[in-house]
Amino acid sequence: MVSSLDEKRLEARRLPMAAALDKMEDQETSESAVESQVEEEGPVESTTHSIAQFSSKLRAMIRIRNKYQAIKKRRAEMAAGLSLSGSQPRSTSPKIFTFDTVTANSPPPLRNRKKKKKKRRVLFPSSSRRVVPTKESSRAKSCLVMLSLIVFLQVYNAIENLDDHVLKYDLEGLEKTLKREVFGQREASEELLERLSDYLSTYVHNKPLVLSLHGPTGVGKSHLGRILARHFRSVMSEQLVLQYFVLHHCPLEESATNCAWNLASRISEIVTLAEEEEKIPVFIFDEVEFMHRPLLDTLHGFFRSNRSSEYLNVIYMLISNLGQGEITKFVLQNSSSEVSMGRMWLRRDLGLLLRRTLEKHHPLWVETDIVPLTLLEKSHVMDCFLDEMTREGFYPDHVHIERLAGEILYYSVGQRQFSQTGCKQVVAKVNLL
Ligand SMILES: Nc1ncnc2c1ncn2[C@@H]1O[C@H](COP(=O)(O)OP(=O)(O)OP(=O)(O)O)[C@@H](O)[C@H]1O
Repeated sequence: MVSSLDEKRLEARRLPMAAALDKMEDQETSESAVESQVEEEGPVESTTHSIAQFSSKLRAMIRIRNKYQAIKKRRAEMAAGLSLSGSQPRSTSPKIFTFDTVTANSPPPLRNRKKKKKKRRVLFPSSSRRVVPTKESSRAKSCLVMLSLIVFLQVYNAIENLDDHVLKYDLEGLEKTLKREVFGQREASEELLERLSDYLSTYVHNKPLVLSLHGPTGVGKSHLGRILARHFRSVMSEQLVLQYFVLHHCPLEESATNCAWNLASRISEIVTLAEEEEKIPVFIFDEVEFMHRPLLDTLHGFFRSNRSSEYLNVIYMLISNLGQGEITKFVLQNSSSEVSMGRMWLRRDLGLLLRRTLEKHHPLWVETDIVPLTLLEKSHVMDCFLDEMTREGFYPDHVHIERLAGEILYYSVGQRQFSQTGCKQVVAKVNLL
Protein backbone atom coordinates (compact mmCIF):
# COMPACT_ATOMS: atom_id res chain seq x y z
CA MET A 1 0.00 0.00 0.00
CA VAL A 2 1.13 3.51 -0.76
CA SER A 3 0.34 6.33 1.59
CA SER A 4 -0.86 9.78 0.54
CA LEU A 5 2.57 11.09 1.40
CA ASP A 6 4.09 8.67 -1.05
CA GLU A 7 1.62 9.79 -3.63
CA LYS A 8 2.58 13.41 -3.03
CA ARG A 9 6.20 12.46 -3.37
CA LEU A 10 5.50 10.65 -6.60
CA GLU A 11 3.54 13.62 -7.83
CA ALA A 12 6.39 15.90 -6.90
CA ARG A 13 8.74 13.74 -8.88
CA ARG A 14 6.31 13.35 -11.71
CA LEU A 15 5.88 17.09 -12.33
CA PRO A 16 9.51 17.92 -13.08
CA MET A 17 9.72 14.75 -15.11
CA ALA A 18 6.68 15.76 -17.13
CA ALA A 19 8.21 19.18 -17.61
CA ALA A 20 11.42 17.51 -18.67
CA LEU A 21 9.57 15.34 -21.11
CA ASP A 22 7.83 18.38 -22.60
CA LYS A 23 11.15 20.01 -22.83
CA MET A 24 12.56 16.83 -24.37
CA GLU A 25 9.85 16.87 -26.97
CA ASP A 26 10.62 20.52 -27.68
CA GLN A 27 14.26 19.64 -27.83
CA GLU A 28 13.55 16.74 -30.13
CA THR A 29 11.76 19.12 -32.46
CA SER A 30 14.55 21.62 -32.09
CA GLU A 31 17.08 18.79 -32.64
CA SER A 32 15.39 17.81 -35.85
CA ALA A 33 15.36 21.49 -36.78
CA VAL A 34 19.05 21.70 -36.03
CA GLU A 35 19.72 18.55 -38.02
CA SER A 36 17.81 19.94 -40.98
CA GLN A 37 19.76 23.14 -40.53
CA VAL A 38 23.05 21.17 -40.48
CA GLU A 39 22.06 19.36 -43.60
CA GLU A 40 21.32 22.66 -45.17
CA GLU A 41 24.34 24.67 -43.88
CA GLY A 42 26.98 21.88 -43.39
CA PRO A 43 29.06 20.84 -40.33
CA VAL A 44 30.45 23.53 -38.09
CA GLU A 45 32.88 22.71 -35.28
CA SER A 46 31.21 24.77 -32.53
CA THR A 47 27.85 23.22 -33.24
CA THR A 48 29.33 19.63 -33.02
CA HIS A 49 30.30 20.17 -29.35
CA SER A 50 26.90 21.51 -28.35
CA ILE A 51 25.18 18.53 -30.05
CA ALA A 52 27.25 16.00 -28.04
CA GLN A 53 26.33 17.82 -24.84
CA PHE A 54 22.74 17.88 -25.88
CA SER A 55 22.59 14.10 -26.67
CA SER A 56 23.86 13.16 -23.15
CA LYS A 57 21.08 15.27 -21.65
CA LEU A 58 18.65 13.58 -23.95
CA ARG A 59 19.72 10.10 -22.76
CA ALA A 60 19.29 11.14 -19.19
CA MET A 61 15.84 12.39 -19.96
CA ILE A 62 14.94 9.15 -21.69
CA ARG A 63 16.12 7.24 -18.61
CA ILE A 64 13.98 9.43 -16.35
CA ARG A 65 11.06 8.97 -18.62
CA ASN A 66 11.42 5.22 -18.56
CA LYS A 67 11.55 5.26 -14.78
CA TYR A 68 8.52 7.47 -14.65
CA GLN A 69 6.67 5.06 -16.91
CA ALA A 70 7.63 2.16 -14.65
CA ILE A 71 6.45 4.03 -11.54
CA LYS A 72 3.23 4.92 -13.24
CA LYS A 73 2.69 1.31 -14.21
CA ARG A 74 3.36 0.10 -10.64
CA ARG A 75 0.94 2.66 -9.24
CA ALA A 76 -1.70 1.37 -11.57
CA GLU A 77 -1.00 -2.22 -10.40
CA MET A 78 -1.13 -1.21 -6.73
CA ALA A 79 -4.39 0.61 -7.24
CA ALA A 80 -5.78 -2.55 -8.78
CA GLY A 81 -4.55 -4.59 -5.78
CA LEU A 82 -6.22 -2.17 -3.35
CA SER A 83 -9.52 -2.42 -5.11
CA LEU A 84 -9.26 -6.25 -4.85
CA SER A 85 -8.51 -6.31 -1.12
CA GLY A 86 -11.57 -4.07 -0.72
CA SER A 87 -12.27 -2.80 2.72
CA GLN A 88 -8.86 -3.28 4.38
CA PRO A 89 -8.10 -0.17 6.38
CA ARG A 90 -5.21 1.86 5.23
CA SER A 91 -2.42 2.27 7.62
CA THR A 92 -1.88 5.83 8.70
CA SER A 93 1.69 5.27 9.81
CA PRO A 94 4.33 6.63 7.47
CA LYS A 95 6.09 4.13 5.25
CA ILE A 96 9.34 4.36 3.41
CA PHE A 97 9.01 3.85 -0.27
CA THR A 98 11.27 1.23 -1.81
CA PHE A 99 11.45 -0.34 -5.20
CA ASP A 100 10.96 -3.82 -3.74
CA THR A 101 8.02 -5.78 -5.00
CA VAL A 102 4.76 -5.64 -3.14
CA THR A 103 4.89 -9.35 -2.33
CA ALA A 104 8.10 -8.83 -0.41
CA ASN A 105 6.31 -6.34 1.88
CA SER A 106 3.19 -8.42 2.25
CA PRO A 107 2.62 -9.94 5.76
CA PRO A 108 3.84 -13.51 6.35
CA PRO A 109 1.26 -16.31 6.35
CA LEU A 110 -0.83 -16.60 9.50
CA ARG A 111 0.55 -19.93 10.66
CA ASN A 112 4.07 -18.46 10.70
CA ARG A 113 3.05 -15.61 12.89
CA LYS A 114 3.70 -15.95 16.62
CA LYS A 115 0.67 -15.95 18.81
CA LYS A 116 0.54 -12.78 20.76
CA LYS A 117 0.10 -13.18 24.48
CA LYS A 118 -2.96 -11.55 25.82
CA LYS A 119 -2.04 -8.87 28.24
CA ARG A 120 -3.82 -9.00 31.53
CA ARG A 121 -5.28 -5.70 32.09
CA VAL A 122 -6.68 -4.14 35.18
CA LEU A 123 -9.62 -1.96 34.39
CA PHE A 124 -9.84 1.15 36.49
CA PRO A 125 -12.78 3.46 36.80
CA SER A 126 -11.94 6.77 35.13
CA SER A 127 -12.30 8.71 38.40
CA SER A 128 -9.82 6.68 40.49
CA ARG A 129 -6.04 6.53 40.53
CA ARG A 130 -4.45 3.92 38.32
CA VAL A 131 -2.53 2.03 41.01
CA VAL A 132 -2.56 -1.75 41.32
CA PRO A 133 -3.90 -2.68 44.78
CA THR A 134 -1.15 -3.97 47.05
CA LYS A 135 -1.67 -7.52 48.34
CA GLU A 136 -2.44 -7.39 52.03
CA SER A 137 -1.35 -10.41 54.08
CA SER A 138 -4.32 -11.58 56.14
CA ARG A 139 -3.55 -12.01 59.85
CA ALA A 140 -6.54 -14.28 60.27
CA LYS A 141 -5.15 -16.58 57.60
CA SER A 142 -1.74 -16.84 59.25
CA CYS A 143 -3.38 -17.40 62.64
CA LEU A 144 -5.45 -20.21 61.15
CA VAL A 145 -2.36 -21.82 59.68
CA MET A 146 -0.58 -21.55 63.04
CA LEU A 147 -3.56 -23.00 64.87
CA SER A 148 -3.90 -25.96 62.54
CA LEU A 149 -0.17 -26.59 62.85
CA ILE A 150 -0.40 -26.61 66.65
CA VAL A 151 -3.42 -28.92 66.59
CA PHE A 152 -1.65 -31.25 64.16
CA LEU A 153 1.46 -31.39 66.34
CA GLN A 154 -0.57 -32.03 69.47
CA VAL A 155 -2.55 -34.84 67.84
CA TYR A 156 0.64 -36.31 66.42
CA ASN A 157 2.31 -36.09 69.81
CA ALA A 158 -0.67 -37.66 71.55
CA ILE A 159 -0.69 -40.57 69.11
CA GLU A 160 3.05 -41.03 69.61
CA ASN A 161 2.55 -40.99 73.37
CA LEU A 162 -0.25 -43.54 73.17
CA ASP A 163 1.97 -45.83 71.15
CA ASP A 164 4.83 -45.31 73.60
CA HIS A 165 2.63 -46.32 76.53
CA VAL A 166 1.36 -49.50 74.93
CA LEU A 167 4.81 -50.42 73.63
CA LYS A 168 6.18 -50.08 77.15
CA TYR A 169 3.94 -52.94 78.33
CA ASP A 170 4.54 -55.16 75.27
CA LEU A 171 0.94 -56.26 74.84
CA GLU A 172 1.83 -57.90 71.56
CA GLY A 173 4.18 -60.19 73.44
CA LEU A 174 1.44 -60.92 75.97
CA GLU A 175 -0.98 -61.75 73.18
CA LYS A 176 1.44 -64.27 71.69
CA THR A 177 1.98 -65.90 75.10
CA LEU A 178 -1.75 -66.21 75.70
CA LYS A 179 -2.29 -67.77 72.27
CA ARG A 180 0.50 -70.24 72.91
CA GLU A 181 -0.22 -71.18 76.52
CA VAL A 182 -3.95 -70.82 77.12
CA PHE A 183 -6.32 -73.32 75.47
CA GLY A 184 -10.02 -72.91 74.79
CA GLN A 185 -10.32 -69.37 76.19
CA ARG A 186 -9.89 -67.30 73.03
CA GLU A 187 -12.75 -64.85 73.73
CA ALA A 188 -11.70 -64.32 77.34
CA SER A 189 -8.07 -63.71 76.31
CA GLU A 190 -9.11 -61.25 73.60
CA GLU A 191 -11.41 -59.38 75.98
CA LEU A 192 -8.64 -59.18 78.54
CA LEU A 193 -6.14 -57.86 76.01
CA GLU A 194 -8.60 -55.30 74.70
CA ARG A 195 -9.27 -53.89 78.18
CA LEU A 196 -5.59 -53.80 79.01
CA SER A 197 -4.71 -52.15 75.72
CA ASP A 198 -7.39 -49.46 76.16
CA TYR A 199 -6.27 -48.72 79.67
CA LEU A 200 -2.53 -48.79 79.12
CA SER A 201 -2.60 -46.50 76.09
CA THR A 202 -2.78 -43.46 78.38
CA TYR A 203 -1.43 -42.55 81.78
CA VAL A 204 -4.29 -40.29 82.86
CA HIS A 205 -7.39 -42.14 84.12
CA ASN A 206 -10.48 -41.25 86.10
CA LYS A 207 -10.74 -44.69 87.69
CA PRO A 208 -8.62 -47.82 88.08
CA LEU A 209 -9.09 -50.82 85.78
CA VAL A 210 -10.72 -53.67 87.71
CA LEU A 211 -10.97 -56.96 85.83
CA SER A 212 -12.82 -59.86 87.41
CA LEU A 213 -12.12 -63.32 85.99
CA HIS A 214 -14.71 -66.00 86.71
CA GLY A 215 -15.05 -69.62 85.71
CA PRO A 216 -15.55 -73.19 86.85
CA THR A 217 -12.71 -75.16 88.33
CA GLY A 218 -9.65 -76.00 86.22
CA VAL A 219 -10.49 -73.77 83.21
CA GLY A 220 -7.30 -71.73 83.59
CA LYS A 221 -8.13 -68.77 85.84
CA SER A 222 -5.06 -69.07 88.04
CA HIS A 223 -3.06 -70.10 85.00
CA LEU A 224 -4.04 -66.79 83.34
CA GLY A 225 -3.22 -64.88 86.51
CA ARG A 226 0.24 -66.43 86.63
CA ILE A 227 0.90 -65.60 82.97
CA LEU A 228 -0.15 -61.95 83.50
CA ALA A 229 1.95 -61.58 86.66
CA ARG A 230 5.00 -63.05 84.89
CA HIS A 231 4.51 -60.76 81.90
CA PHE A 232 4.12 -57.51 83.87
CA ARG A 233 7.05 -58.41 86.11
CA SER A 234 9.19 -58.80 83.01
CA VAL A 235 8.12 -55.49 81.40
CA MET A 236 8.13 -53.48 84.66
CA SER A 237 9.98 -54.04 87.90
CA GLU A 238 9.15 -56.90 90.33
CA GLN A 239 7.93 -54.45 92.99
CA LEU A 240 5.12 -53.09 90.82
CA VAL A 241 3.31 -56.44 90.56
CA LEU A 242 1.59 -57.98 93.57
CA GLN A 243 0.11 -61.50 93.53
CA TYR A 244 -2.14 -62.01 96.50
CA PHE A 245 -3.43 -65.55 97.28
CA VAL A 246 -6.10 -65.24 99.92
CA LEU A 247 -5.68 -68.77 101.32
CA HIS A 248 -1.99 -68.14 101.68
CA HIS A 249 -1.84 -64.47 102.78
CA CYS A 250 -4.97 -64.28 104.94
CA PRO A 251 -6.55 -67.71 105.59
CA LEU A 252 -8.14 -66.92 108.97
CA GLU A 253 -11.24 -64.84 109.41
CA GLU A 254 -10.15 -63.41 112.80
CA SER A 255 -7.07 -61.85 111.23
CA ALA A 256 -9.05 -60.37 108.30
CA THR A 257 -9.07 -56.79 109.71
CA ASN A 258 -5.36 -56.89 110.29
CA CYS A 259 -4.88 -58.36 106.79
CA ALA A 260 -6.98 -55.56 105.34
CA TRP A 261 -4.86 -52.92 107.07
CA ASN A 262 -1.64 -54.58 105.84
CA LEU A 263 -3.02 -54.93 102.35
CA ALA A 264 -4.01 -51.23 102.25
CA SER A 265 -0.53 -50.07 103.27
CA ARG A 266 1.09 -52.46 100.76
CA ILE A 267 -1.12 -51.14 97.98
CA SER A 268 -0.27 -47.52 98.93
CA GLU A 269 3.45 -48.30 98.90
CA ILE A 270 3.36 -49.88 95.47
CA VAL A 271 1.12 -47.14 94.05
CA THR A 272 3.52 -44.43 95.28
CA LEU A 273 6.48 -46.27 93.78
CA ALA A 274 4.65 -46.71 90.48
CA GLU A 275 3.77 -42.99 90.46
CA GLU A 276 7.46 -42.16 90.82
CA GLU A 277 8.36 -44.49 87.97
CA GLU A 278 5.39 -43.29 85.88
CA LYS A 279 4.14 -46.84 85.50
CA ILE A 280 0.87 -48.58 86.18
CA PRO A 281 1.09 -51.20 88.94
CA VAL A 282 -0.74 -54.54 88.69
CA PHE A 283 -2.46 -56.29 91.66
CA ILE A 284 -3.65 -59.86 91.13
CA PHE A 285 -5.94 -61.35 93.80
CA ASP A 286 -6.55 -65.09 93.46
CA GLU A 287 -9.11 -67.24 95.33
CA VAL A 288 -11.26 -64.18 95.92
CA GLU A 289 -14.19 -66.46 96.81
CA PHE A 290 -12.34 -67.04 100.13
CA MET A 291 -11.72 -63.33 100.79
CA HIS A 292 -13.25 -62.10 104.07
CA ARG A 293 -15.50 -59.07 104.27
CA PRO A 294 -12.94 -56.58 105.68
CA LEU A 295 -10.57 -57.31 102.80
CA LEU A 296 -13.35 -56.94 100.23
CA ASP A 297 -14.37 -53.61 101.80
CA THR A 298 -10.79 -52.36 101.72
CA LEU A 299 -10.43 -53.28 98.08
CA HIS A 300 -13.74 -51.65 97.28
CA GLY A 301 -12.39 -48.42 98.74
CA PHE A 302 -9.44 -48.55 96.36
CA PHE A 303 -11.67 -49.19 93.33
CA ARG A 304 -13.60 -45.93 93.85
CA SER A 305 -12.80 -42.95 91.62
CA ASN A 306 -12.82 -40.39 94.47
CA ARG A 307 -9.20 -41.05 95.42
CA SER A 308 -6.06 -39.10 94.47
CA SER A 309 -4.74 -39.55 90.93
CA GLU A 310 -2.03 -42.13 91.71
CA TYR A 311 -4.74 -44.55 92.93
CA LEU A 312 -6.60 -44.18 89.65
CA ASN A 313 -3.65 -45.42 87.57
CA VAL A 314 -3.80 -48.99 88.80
CA ILE A 315 -4.83 -52.38 87.40
CA TYR A 316 -6.62 -54.78 89.76
CA MET A 317 -7.40 -58.36 88.75
CA LEU A 318 -9.78 -60.49 90.79
CA ILE A 319 -9.79 -64.25 90.17
CA SER A 320 -12.50 -66.45 91.60
CA ASN A 321 -14.87 -69.31 90.86
CA LEU A 322 -17.82 -67.22 92.05
CA GLY A 323 -20.67 -67.69 89.62
CA GLN A 324 -19.23 -70.98 88.32
CA GLY A 325 -22.66 -72.66 88.62
CA GLU A 326 -24.21 -69.98 86.39
CA ILE A 327 -21.41 -70.26 83.84
CA THR A 328 -21.61 -74.09 83.62
CA LYS A 329 -25.39 -74.02 83.23
CA PHE A 330 -25.28 -71.23 80.66
CA VAL A 331 -22.56 -72.90 78.53
CA LEU A 332 -24.29 -76.28 78.50
CA GLN A 333 -27.67 -74.76 77.67
CA ASN A 334 -26.35 -72.56 74.86
CA SER A 335 -23.73 -74.89 73.37
CA SER A 336 -25.99 -75.69 70.41
CA SER A 337 -26.99 -72.04 69.79
CA GLU A 338 -23.39 -70.71 69.79
CA VAL A 339 -23.22 -70.63 66.00
CA SER A 340 -26.69 -69.20 65.42
CA MET A 341 -26.58 -66.52 68.15
CA GLY A 342 -22.88 -65.68 67.95
CA ARG A 343 -20.39 -66.11 70.77
CA MET A 344 -20.17 -62.40 71.51
CA TRP A 345 -23.90 -62.12 72.19
CA LEU A 346 -23.74 -65.14 74.49
CA ARG A 347 -20.79 -63.66 76.37
CA ARG A 348 -22.67 -60.41 76.83
CA ASP A 349 -25.69 -62.26 78.24
CA LEU A 350 -23.45 -64.34 80.48
CA GLY A 351 -21.72 -61.20 81.75
CA LEU A 352 -25.07 -59.63 82.71
CA LEU A 353 -26.15 -62.81 84.45
CA LEU A 354 -22.92 -62.99 86.43
CA ARG A 355 -23.02 -59.33 87.44
CA ARG A 356 -26.43 -59.80 89.03
CA THR A 357 -25.14 -62.77 91.09
CA LEU A 358 -21.84 -61.11 92.04
CA GLU A 359 -23.34 -57.79 93.11
CA LYS A 360 -25.37 -59.74 95.66
CA HIS A 361 -22.12 -61.18 96.99
CA HIS A 362 -20.43 -57.78 97.48
CA PRO A 363 -21.02 -54.30 96.00
CA LEU A 364 -17.40 -54.05 94.83
CA TRP A 365 -18.41 -55.99 91.71
CA VAL A 366 -20.37 -52.97 90.57
CA GLU A 367 -17.01 -51.36 89.80
CA THR A 368 -15.58 -54.33 87.91
CA ASP A 369 -15.34 -55.52 84.29
CA ILE A 370 -16.46 -59.15 84.37
CA VAL A 371 -14.57 -61.61 82.14
CA PRO A 372 -16.12 -65.09 82.16
CA LEU A 373 -14.04 -68.14 81.28
CA THR A 374 -15.91 -70.95 79.60
CA LEU A 375 -15.85 -74.73 80.09
CA LEU A 376 -13.01 -76.58 78.35
CA GLU A 377 -13.82 -79.23 75.75
CA LYS A 378 -12.10 -82.61 75.37
CA SER A 379 -9.81 -81.27 72.60
CA HIS A 380 -8.56 -78.54 74.99
CA VAL A 381 -7.92 -81.13 77.68
CA MET A 382 -5.84 -83.09 75.14
CA ASP A 383 -3.88 -79.90 74.42
CA CYS A 384 -3.23 -79.58 78.18
CA PHE A 385 -1.92 -83.18 78.26
CA LEU A 386 0.29 -82.59 75.23
CA ASP A 387 1.71 -79.43 76.79
CA GLU A 388 2.32 -80.98 80.18
CA MET A 389 3.86 -84.18 78.76
CA THR A 390 6.21 -82.20 76.53
CA ARG A 391 7.23 -80.08 79.50
CA GLU A 392 7.89 -83.16 81.60
CA GLY A 393 9.91 -84.80 78.83
CA PHE A 394 7.42 -87.54 77.81
CA TYR A 395 6.96 -88.56 74.19
CA PRO A 396 3.63 -86.96 73.20
CA ASP A 397 1.98 -90.04 71.75
CA HIS A 398 -1.51 -89.16 70.40
CA VAL A 399 -3.09 -92.49 71.37
CA HIS A 400 -1.65 -92.16 74.84
CA ILE A 401 -2.94 -88.60 75.18
CA GLU A 402 -6.40 -89.64 73.99
CA ARG A 403 -6.48 -92.47 76.53
CA LEU A 404 -5.47 -90.08 79.34
CA ALA A 405 -8.04 -87.48 78.28
CA GLY A 406 -10.68 -90.26 78.23
CA GLU A 407 -10.16 -90.81 81.97
CA ILE A 408 -11.59 -87.34 82.76
CA LEU A 409 -15.29 -86.73 83.40
CA TYR A 410 -17.27 -84.77 80.79
CA TYR A 411 -20.65 -83.16 80.32
CA SER A 412 -21.96 -84.44 76.98
CA VAL A 413 -24.15 -82.12 74.90
CA GLY A 414 -24.83 -83.57 71.47
CA GLN A 415 -21.48 -84.26 69.84
CA ARG A 416 -19.61 -82.03 72.28
CA GLN A 417 -17.92 -83.03 75.51
CA PHE A 418 -17.15 -80.41 78.20
CA SER A 419 -14.66 -81.26 80.93
CA GLN A 420 -16.12 -81.18 84.45
CA THR A 421 -12.75 -80.33 85.98
CA GLY A 422 -11.10 -78.53 83.08
CA CYS A 423 -7.38 -79.30 82.98
CA LYS A 424 -7.15 -79.48 86.77
CA GLN A 425 -6.23 -83.19 86.85
CA VAL A 426 -3.79 -83.05 83.96
CA VAL A 427 -0.71 -82.28 86.03
CA ALA A 428 -1.52 -85.04 88.54
CA LYS A 429 -2.11 -87.64 85.79
CA VAL A 430 1.10 -86.79 83.95
CA ASN A 431 3.03 -87.03 87.23
CA LEU A 432 1.79 -90.61 87.62
CA LEU A 433 3.22 -91.68 84.24
N1 LIG B 1 -7.21 -73.09 79.56
C1 LIG B 1 -6.08 -73.67 79.93
N2 LIG B 1 -5.03 -73.70 79.13
C2 LIG B 1 -3.90 -74.27 79.48
N3 LIG B 1 -3.71 -74.89 80.62
C3 LIG B 1 -4.74 -74.89 81.47
C4 LIG B 1 -5.97 -74.31 81.18
N4 LIG B 1 -6.78 -74.49 82.19
C5 LIG B 1 -6.10 -75.16 83.09
N5 LIG B 1 -4.88 -75.41 82.69
C6 LIG B 1 -3.87 -76.18 83.40
O1 LIG B 1 -4.52 -76.74 84.49
C7 LIG B 1 -3.91 -76.34 85.68
C8 LIG B 1 -4.98 -75.88 86.64
O2 LIG B 1 -5.57 -74.76 86.13
P1 LIG B 1 -5.93 -73.48 87.00
O3 LIG B 1 -5.18 -73.54 88.29
O4 LIG B 1 -5.72 -72.32 86.21
O5 LIG B 1 -7.40 -73.72 87.27
P2 LIG B 1 -8.42 -72.71 87.88
O6 LIG B 1 -9.30 -72.27 86.83
O7 LIG B 1 -7.72 -71.69 88.64
O8 LIG B 1 -9.25 -73.64 88.82
P3 LIG B 1 -9.62 -73.43 90.38
O9 LIG B 1 -10.74 -72.50 90.41
O10 LIG B 1 -10.06 -74.75 90.82
O11 LIG B 1 -8.41 -72.96 91.04
C9 LIG B 1 -2.96 -75.28 85.40
O12 LIG B 1 -1.74 -75.51 86.04
C10 LIG B 1 -2.77 -75.31 83.93
O13 LIG B 1 -1.55 -75.92 83.60
